[in-house]
Amino acid sequence: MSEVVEIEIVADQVPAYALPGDAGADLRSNETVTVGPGERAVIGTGVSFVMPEGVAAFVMPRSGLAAKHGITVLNAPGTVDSGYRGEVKVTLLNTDRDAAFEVRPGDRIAQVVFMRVARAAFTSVDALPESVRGAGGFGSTGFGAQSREPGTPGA
Ligand SMILES: O=c1ccn([C@H]2C[C@H](O)[C@@H](COP(=O)(O)OP(=O)(O)OP(=O)(O)O)O2)c(=O)[nH]1
Ligand SMILES: [Mg+2]
Repeated sequence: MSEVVEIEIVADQVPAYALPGDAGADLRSNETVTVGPGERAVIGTGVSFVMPEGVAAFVMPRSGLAAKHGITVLNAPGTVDSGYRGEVKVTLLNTDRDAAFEVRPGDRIAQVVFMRVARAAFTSVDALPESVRGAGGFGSTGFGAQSREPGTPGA
């Protein structure tokens, strides 16, 4: 079973996990909004909560809305800091070129995932230790079925 974190919440509609084993609890809109084609909207959920320190919440898109309607969370994953006491909001983007997307109160517009997060203690250094990857990135291992060592010709 997954780790359970205790969350104190103020909400008209408490986020709920649709099925056992789900990682994301669905967030519901508390407003009526029309998101036009290519437009975005910041939508309230009426939810605010307190997380234990060391835990953060991430606002994620729902795959069904993405696949069926072209709806995503613009800043996905939206980061909710443990010190945040305001209303969790969802910035939806309608990527559909033609159809407006209608949101009504109670509609499940996104999902929230809770995770333990690390905070960095930064130490400035002059050079970094070597690694196999080095500075290779952005497709350096190739795109086809055959994987290649970073930096080899044709990769
Ligand atoms: O999808 C999101 C993302 C963020 N937030 C809230 C909680 C988060 O703690 C706060 C700040 O978010 P973020 O750090 O991503 O935004 P910022 O543009 O850096 O604002 P700030 O200067 O307030 O940190 O806004 C949401 O409600 N929904
Ligand atoms: Mg910030």
